[in-house]
Amino acid sequence: MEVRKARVSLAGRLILDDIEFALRPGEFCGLIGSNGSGKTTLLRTILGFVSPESGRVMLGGGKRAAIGYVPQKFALDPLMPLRARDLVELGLDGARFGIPLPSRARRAKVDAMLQAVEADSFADQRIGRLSGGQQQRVLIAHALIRRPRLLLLDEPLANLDIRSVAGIVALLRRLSREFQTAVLLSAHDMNPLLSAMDRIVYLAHGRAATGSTQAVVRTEVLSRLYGFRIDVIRVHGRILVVAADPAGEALATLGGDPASVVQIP
Ligand SMILES: Nc1ncnc2c1ncn2[C@@H]1O[C@H](COP(=O)(O)OP(=O)(O)OP(=O)(O)O)[C@@H](O)[C@H]1O
Repeated sequence: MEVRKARVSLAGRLILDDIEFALRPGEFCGLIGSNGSGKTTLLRTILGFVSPESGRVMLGGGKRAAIGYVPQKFALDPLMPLRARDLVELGLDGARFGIPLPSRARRAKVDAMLQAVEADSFADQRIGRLSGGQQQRVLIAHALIRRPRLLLLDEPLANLDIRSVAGIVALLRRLSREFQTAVLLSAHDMNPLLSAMDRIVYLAHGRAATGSTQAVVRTEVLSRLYGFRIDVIRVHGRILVVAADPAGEALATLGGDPASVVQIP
């Protein structure tokens, strides 16, 4: 997948400009940015729900059907009579028309996918009754069952406890390699992804800095991206991105919210 010089406006407002990066099969990429930085808009552009006003998104094989998508968290009603395995099976049908697979073959595919995401022990429970981490596993299985070449996930780690976060990141890291699926995962905190990311796309001010974490998450690079002085501080294996002068005028251009550029554990 390749995003080339994409420029995206919504309702006449420029949201993303000059975004450029590529993902190869099996690569794990973090799409990092504070709230409102345009992560969802970029994912929706890749999916084809939003058209860039200039630039383009190129997909290997040219097929949007080859993209798996886990949307931002939505509430699943505990009373909804849908089991985890039913949701995974629904992923089989996607854009497929014509004669469905025989039921035994469907069942085998669903079982294999549930196993791959380690969800077999709760496969027959209602989806709305599962924990956040378990639901994410099921949504990932739903998105991966047709073996897409690219998997997009919008803030899949939000509202999960630390152990579930680590489990989901490790799972996605493993599956991206096993299935040779490129993974693009959006998050406002890069820290849980540091050991997994091959590449980072860091969004701020509608622009992106991309490359390895080492190359991108540096004081000079992020200061240039934000347009004012940013300090990147590494402490206890974590990275904090801090506005050097939170009271500075430059922050007004970011929406005036110092918290939006400070990543606190
Ligand atoms: N349909 C729309 N029309 C106009 N502006 C929009 C629309 N959708 C989003 N925006 C604006 O675009 C900007 C980027 O939003 P987006 O949802 O892509 O950010 P995000 O990084 O995913 O943030 P969050 O983590 O809060 O969802 C925001 O300022 C938002 O208000």
